Amino acid sequence: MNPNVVAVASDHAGFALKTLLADELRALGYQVLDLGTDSGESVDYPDFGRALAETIAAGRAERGLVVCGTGIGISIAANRNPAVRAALCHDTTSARLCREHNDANVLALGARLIGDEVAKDCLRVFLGTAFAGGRHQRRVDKLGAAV
Ligand SMILES: O=C(CO)[C@H](O)[C@H](O)[C@H](O)COP(=O)(O)O
Repeated sequence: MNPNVVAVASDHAGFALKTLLADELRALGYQVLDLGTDSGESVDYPDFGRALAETIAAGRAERGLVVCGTGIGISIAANRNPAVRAALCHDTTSARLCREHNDANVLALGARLIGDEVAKDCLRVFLGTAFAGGRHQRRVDKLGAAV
């Protein structure tokens, strides 16, 4: 799996922020796999959360970003796939801790709730923080077993 590839997906409410963050990812040197949506025309977030999750499960990207209006619906959709640990974040502390403690592999953001600069900071922190392991590994393993 190429750790340099980040898959991104959104519904219409997240389209503008996803586009901004995809540009930010490219500027940071990441390869972006954009799974849509491709405009502000109304679509359904479960379709895009599922597509992102299937991309992670298939190993086409190690990490992902999902965006809808609140980040709630699309993170619920992505988390239905056991390969995904999607974390809805509104601040950089959550973005750091979801990596250190939960080994989150998908960042979820709510475009109608978060400012562009905070969103960019969350993304940078999410991608730049390693899983702490140790006691957290046991708990993450239990997440994988709890189906
Ligand atoms: O899934 C959501 C809420 O959990 C997202 O915020 C959606 O983007 C939102 O529901 C879309 O709403 P709209 O009125 O159809 O634009």
